[in-house]
Amino acid sequence: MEKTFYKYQGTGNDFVMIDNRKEQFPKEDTQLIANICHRRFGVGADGLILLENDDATDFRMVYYNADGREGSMCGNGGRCIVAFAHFLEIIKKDTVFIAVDGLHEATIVNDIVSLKMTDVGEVKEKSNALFMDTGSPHHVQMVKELKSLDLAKEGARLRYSIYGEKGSNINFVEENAEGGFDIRTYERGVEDETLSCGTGVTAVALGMYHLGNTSERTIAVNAIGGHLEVTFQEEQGVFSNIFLKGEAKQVFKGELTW
Ligand SMILES: N[C@H](CCC[C@H](N)C(=O)O)C(=O)O
Repeated sequence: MEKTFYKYQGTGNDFVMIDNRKEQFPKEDTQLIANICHRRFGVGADGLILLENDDATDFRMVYYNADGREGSMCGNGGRCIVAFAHFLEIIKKDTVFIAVDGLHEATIVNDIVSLKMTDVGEVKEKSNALFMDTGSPHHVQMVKELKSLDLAKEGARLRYSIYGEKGSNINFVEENAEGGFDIRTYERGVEDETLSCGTGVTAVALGMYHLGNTSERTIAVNAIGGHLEVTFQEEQGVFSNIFLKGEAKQVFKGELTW
């Protein structure tokens, strides 16, 4: 069985990455994945990602949340797996790969990965928030004093009270002095705040444009763990050619000993 793992981080969203092209990883073992992701009992990560072969594209991304269950699309994980595929010499500068929400194009130059996200056809307006699916479900809510928000508490409350068992990722956003947006995200499946969430950053950028809080189609979003940029086109409420761009880095290599 493949026991070598790599650790990647994309703006502070961290992942255990495993080359599973030989398909030896015991995917059905939810507890094992949760243990690997546990920050005290395991390696520690927001999620675990398997890189697998795919007949039609360069590779397949299989993403598990830190609770061990397969997640929906992960934007930062998608950027990190592109860096991993580049490291493994599966790809050069450009790639197309398959993930749970479909095909993704991406480009990597010097640890900066630009990842094409799935089109977003609908932004739902709630009483004081927006909801949309950018590959993963996201609640987007404007707040004042983002820094002092008790995110673990507020995020968990909304995640369960509005969205029930299936849940949603919860983003809080505040405009900053530079004309960009600051974001903090509570992630479903991690059930806590993470330092960055790529599909959440994407949702915030589209949401701010939708609300008329910016007329730019290149939007800078600052997560706690770093800076990301989202570019897109919009026509009659449909967002396409959405790209999420930022750093994705390998931080270490190790060996699992289960
Ligand atoms: N961290 C991820 C989001 C993971 C989504 C996951 N928490 C779920 O709802 O299944 C990102 O960068 O987009």
